Amino acid sequence: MRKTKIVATLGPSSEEKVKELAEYVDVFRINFAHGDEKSHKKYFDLIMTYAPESSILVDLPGPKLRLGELKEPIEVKKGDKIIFSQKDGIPVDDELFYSAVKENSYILIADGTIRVRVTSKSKDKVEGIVVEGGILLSRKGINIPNVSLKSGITDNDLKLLKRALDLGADYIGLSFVISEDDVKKVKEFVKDEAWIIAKIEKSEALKNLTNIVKESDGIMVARGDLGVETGLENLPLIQRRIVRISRVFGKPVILATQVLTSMINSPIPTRAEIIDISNSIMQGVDSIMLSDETAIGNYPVESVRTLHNIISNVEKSIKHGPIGPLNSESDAIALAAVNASKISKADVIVVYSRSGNSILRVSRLRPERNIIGISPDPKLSKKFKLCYGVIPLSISKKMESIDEIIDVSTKLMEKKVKDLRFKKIVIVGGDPKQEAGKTNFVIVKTLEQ
Ligand SMILES: Nc1ncnc2c1ncn2[C@@H]1O[C@H](COP(=O)(O)OP(=O)(O)O)[C@@H](O)[C@H]1O
Ligand SMILES: C=C(OP(=O)(O)O)C(=O)O
Repeated sequence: MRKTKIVATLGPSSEEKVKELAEYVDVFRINFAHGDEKSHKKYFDLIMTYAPESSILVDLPGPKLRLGELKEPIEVKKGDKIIFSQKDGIPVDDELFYSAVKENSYILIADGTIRVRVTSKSKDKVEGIVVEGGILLSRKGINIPNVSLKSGITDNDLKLLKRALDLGADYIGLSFVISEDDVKKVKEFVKDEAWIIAKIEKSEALKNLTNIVKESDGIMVARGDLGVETGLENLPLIQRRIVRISRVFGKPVILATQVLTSMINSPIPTRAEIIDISNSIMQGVDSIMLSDETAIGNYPVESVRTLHNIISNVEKSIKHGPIGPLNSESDAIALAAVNASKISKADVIVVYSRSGNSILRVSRLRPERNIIGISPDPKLSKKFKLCYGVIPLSISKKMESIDEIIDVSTKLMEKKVKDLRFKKIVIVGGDPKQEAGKTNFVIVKTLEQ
């Protein structure tokens, strides 16, 4: 079974296709920078109805400047004169925009694909000339190079965060995180209800990367804004560093943005896209995310199917080495489980975990076998949809002893799991009689057929 997971953004072009997408999608993403209370609820209902096994990532907008609502898309061409104004132009409803731009500064729209040079400005109007054209859509993002955003979570984010938790989000994507404090503040509010995914898209975040990774439950390589912020030519090495540090700390890492951009308008991807995806898989990302491709593209189902096919094919031939440091007894047992699964030719690694730590610890080693992640907490169980190789399975009863874990796991694996049948399994986990979070037993079992 495919081990690198697929995240797909739900939007106007996919809202009617959740059932078809669900065949390939592990995690649906709803970007709360768009839509309203009614459409957010509608998207949750659609996912819960047509893709009940998927989990849901809600992205909070953060302090990003964006265009306002446009009645219809506006095409702008190189050399066109353009006016930004709430009253009589392209709307931008943020004072920072009007105060921050200067004559001759550049305004970048939609992750820098559209560029405007400013020719004049006043306190509520900015005029410019289009340098790089494109199609303006409602609420597309705006970057102004060298202008810092306010940092941290905004009042609007807090309102949207509450809505996301009420609706049952499994993960919260935090935009424009700068330091671990941004994550801590939101954690106080979210508690254990959802995992916090820090989106790395600011240069400042790269300076505090290790601390952000330690504090977060997961990381997103948000290549859109990150590319504008750091310079596109720096992205390859920055991506590699973010993925490596996330893996070192065993935090799931999502690769995002311009993954299959050509498939917004074409049913076939480019060679370069296929190779970029393959390289990311080889770096060991947990998940790959589609944005415009599924939200507003013309081929949402083809895009997820293409991503599924590329991943499935590449995974046949690559082997990941474990990543260090491996310096605890828990790491030793997790590695023993992975080695045992290889040497004994077991079909699968079954991990029982109360806190989830053992599941993350085994997933971090990127074993060749799939991991059946068993947890007695259904809400926690869903979160592992994002993690490399993990097939989450929730059980209703907390295990009391290692013997009970072995017995229950064996019985569960003697039946079919997601159409898979197993002959031999490795069982690994933590002793329920000791504190949660440790990995301290491993056993190989041959199953009765
Ligand atoms: N919930 C939604 N409602 C309407 N349009 C959406 C929604 N989510 C995404 N989109 C559209 O899909 C595009 C790509 O989605 P995404 O990458 O999440 O957004 P952005 O890059 O604007 O932060 C958005 O710019 C927007 O045009
Ligand atoms: C994922 C990104 O953020 P957004 O939510 O703006 O799509 C990005 O910038 O790459």
